[in-house]
Amino acid sequence: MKNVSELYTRPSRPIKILQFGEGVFLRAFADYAVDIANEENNFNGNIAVILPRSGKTDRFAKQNNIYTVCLRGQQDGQVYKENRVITSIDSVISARDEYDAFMALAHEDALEFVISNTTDAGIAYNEADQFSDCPPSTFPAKLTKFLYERYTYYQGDIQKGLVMVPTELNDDNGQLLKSCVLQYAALWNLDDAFTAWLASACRFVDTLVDRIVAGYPAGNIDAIQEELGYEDALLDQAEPFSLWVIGDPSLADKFTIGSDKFHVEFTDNIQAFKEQKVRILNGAHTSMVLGAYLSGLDYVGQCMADPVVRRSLDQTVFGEIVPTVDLPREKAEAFAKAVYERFENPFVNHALLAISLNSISKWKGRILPTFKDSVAATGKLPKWLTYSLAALLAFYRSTEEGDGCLIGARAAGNTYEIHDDAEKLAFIKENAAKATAEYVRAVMSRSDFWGEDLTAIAGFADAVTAHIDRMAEVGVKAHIEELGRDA
Ligand SMILES: NC(=O)c1ccc[n+]([C@@H]2O[C@H](COP(=O)([O-])OP(=O)(O)OC[C@H]3O[C@@H](n4cnc5c(N)ncnc54)[C@H](O)[C@@H]3O)[C@@H](O)[C@H]2O)c1
Ligand SMILES: O=P(O)(O)OC[C@@H](O)[C@@H](O)[C@H](O)[C@H](O)CO
Repeated sequence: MKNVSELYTRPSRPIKILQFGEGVFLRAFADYAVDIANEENNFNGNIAVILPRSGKTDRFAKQNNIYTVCLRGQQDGQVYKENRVITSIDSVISARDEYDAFMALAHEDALEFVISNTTDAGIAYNEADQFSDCPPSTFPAKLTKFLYERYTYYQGDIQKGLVMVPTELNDDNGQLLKSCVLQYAALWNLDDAFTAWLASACRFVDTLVDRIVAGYPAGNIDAIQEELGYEDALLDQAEPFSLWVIGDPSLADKFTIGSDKFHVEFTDNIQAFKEQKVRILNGAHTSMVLGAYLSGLDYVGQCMADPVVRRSLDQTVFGEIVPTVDLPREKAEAFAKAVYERFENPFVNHALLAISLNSISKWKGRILPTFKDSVAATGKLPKWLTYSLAALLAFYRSTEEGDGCLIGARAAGNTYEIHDDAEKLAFIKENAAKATAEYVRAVMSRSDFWGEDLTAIAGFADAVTAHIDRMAEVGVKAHIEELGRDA
């Protein structure tokens, strides 16, 4: 069978977008949108992708940066299938191994936008980063060096500023990225004229993204390749639903990437979209997947079909999350029901382990605000959201180290990888063998993990400890079952 790159060619276009991150999400979301815009909206711009961390570019080079996005799901009651070969990625460059090529992109005349997705942990500031590092460690530090190179090369030309359009799910992602860049500019004593150029020539826009991307369909790749008639090692599977909310209406004329196939909303009220999506959709994921995985399930679709896990999700979403969302109840419930249909998508297997990546920052960003609103409104700990932290701490509890991760073990018999920031995993490992109450208190009291000391919330640490003990005693599934019964 031929490779996709033997059947399709990549048109040459000016590089208009620099993209930090080569992950499955950006490739099935932003790059898919740009590809359509090139075809339908005369966007006329290609993308240069930067690997923000270690990693190899070979798998992209082997395919001339060409790959397929396969959308599968239900739309308007019908089965929807779309295969799009993406030919808009000009180059894939490792910031670490090809630093000079990365910096040379700052001289590209047509460059206008910087897109990123480096996970919720990626927009970070590390004061150990030096200007002389090539490259410095974090994504914002790399971006600062890139912007400085462009500012210097074009001698502060106001026309050569860039628009930063980050897609990480952090609150106010654009403003967060801007504050990190300004911190680096101050740390490195970069000239005031550069900071003035950042303010006048560049823009940092807040955005919110929504599309479930499962990535490479390892389980049924043979059938898909058979259907397509070619091989594709970069194939990326996702749902048809798409929404990119961009918090700057004035960008609509410049960033022309919306179409019937890809929905873009320019607004100056991003918060309403954000709270609903992050609390309900991402909150449902983060509260459900770790316990469901420990109870023996592997995919979101299986959770939806399992009566015990499904009941727990119903009670979590409709009983504890929806009441905290600042929207009329019917609207929030309608959104939650639509999310359920997306979770039930029979064509896309969304792996629980894929969602488990960096769960500590996810729990902090996607559950803790809901948890606190619920405590404030009801005067008691919400049962399921409390349990969700216990499930997280049980899932993470391991003293065994793997390659850049910890290794957990499931009652079902297999081991699994636990991925999070290295310092968080090191702390977990150090404390995992302690008695449950001690382990729980040690982790929950780390304000730098959660933004506050969670043991200061009355009764919370004891309740989490009790959940973990009960899971160990009767099994995770039986514990979810009994919790659901005494609703
Ligand atoms: N997959 C989805 O359904 C989906 C949907 C919406 C949003 N997202 C967002 O996309 C992010 C990435 O998800 P994905 O599915 O593409 O995963 P992925 O593992 O395929 O890609 C992760 C990307 O983030 C980079 N990265 C990870 N940690 C980093 C760090 N500390 N600093 C810099 N770069 C870092 C990796 O190099 C890689 O480019 C998620 O955190 C989420 O915010 C994903
Ligand atoms: O992508 P992550 O790892 O940040 O979070 C996992 C999921 O909750 C997330 O990918 C959702 O599927 C997505 O946010 C839907 O738009």
